[in-house]
Amino acid sequence: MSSTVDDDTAAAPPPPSPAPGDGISVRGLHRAFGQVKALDGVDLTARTGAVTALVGPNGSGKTTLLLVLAGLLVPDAGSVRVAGHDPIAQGPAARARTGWMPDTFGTWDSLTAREVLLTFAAAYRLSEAVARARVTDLLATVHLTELADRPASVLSRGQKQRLGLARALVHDPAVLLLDEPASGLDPRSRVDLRILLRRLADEGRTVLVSSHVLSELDEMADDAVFLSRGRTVVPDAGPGGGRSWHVRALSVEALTAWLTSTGVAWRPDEAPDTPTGSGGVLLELDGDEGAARLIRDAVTAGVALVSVVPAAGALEQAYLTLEEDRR
Ligand SMILES: Nc1ncnc2c1ncn2[C@@H]1O[C@H](COP(=O)(O)OP(=O)(O)OP(=O)(O)O)[C@@H](O)[C@H]1O
Repeated sequence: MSSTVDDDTAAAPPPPSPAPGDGISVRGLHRAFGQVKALDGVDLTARTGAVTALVGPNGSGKTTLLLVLAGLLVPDAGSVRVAGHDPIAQGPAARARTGWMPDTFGTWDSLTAREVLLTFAAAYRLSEAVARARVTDLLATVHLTELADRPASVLSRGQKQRLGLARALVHDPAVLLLDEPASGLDPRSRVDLRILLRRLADEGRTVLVSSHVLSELDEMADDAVFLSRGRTVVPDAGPGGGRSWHVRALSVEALTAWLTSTGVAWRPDEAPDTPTGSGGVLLELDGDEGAARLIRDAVTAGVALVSVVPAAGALEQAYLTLEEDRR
């Protein structure tokens, strides 16, 4: 994903792609609210052209971090660069390149959805013609065309979220900061969101997205940053660096006897039994290759396996190691 600053030529189309260094870089970030150290040493890099998941339990500092990145909260200490700019010292330049979507988007209910977006476009100094075309496009992108000229007060929570996403995109930013963007969205809208964020990243934008819907983040994120008690942490990867898998066999006794005889550590699977009545265990396996090895060896040993499936997505597994740190 490397490129050079002076790649531009006269013939090149106008850039959706930001210049190098335009991602997000945070070092040693601290922010306290009274005695509460909301951010207590955050280091983070979010690459251009990638979707980075911001993951952490309630109260771990995600929203505080996003507010600092959006230039809406002054940190106590540390260095922050968003799209190459300090969001506080170079506020206007940073904000011009940053799209911010809060977890709840408050609208002016007397304005229509279109007018809300046009108001933000004017604040970003887009010309009226450019703004009108862009707003029409964005309303279509977030599937609000039919409601575009109705008062924003008639929008449902999920529709307001989608309007908030369009608002974040109105000035074609290089960096997107999205706080729980999927909350309140119906399943179809969640899929649309995932596809849209993927496209925005593929166009060369930096996308940082916090969410508790880890299965979705798993599918869309290229990188993940974990926060726990205001610090960036590297979650436990499980014994041996593997992840947990549900392994079921026709006879759980035969399965556990074989695993024990071969020295493989297993633990009882608390998940409810399958309708077939087959039983199972939880194992740490080294990815798909580890699973393939296990299946091959079990077949060779005559143990009748029924299924071998990951216990959860990689992000969910990592998140669960942080859960005890919830505050
Ligand atoms: N304005 C504030 N005044 C006092 N304390 C605050 C304020 N904002 C956040 N905090 C505290 O800072 C910590 C981090 O809060 P933050 O909202 O950043 O967490 P979060 O990871 O976004 O949580 P959630 O997943 O629940 O949205 C919490 O302990 C919270 O109570």
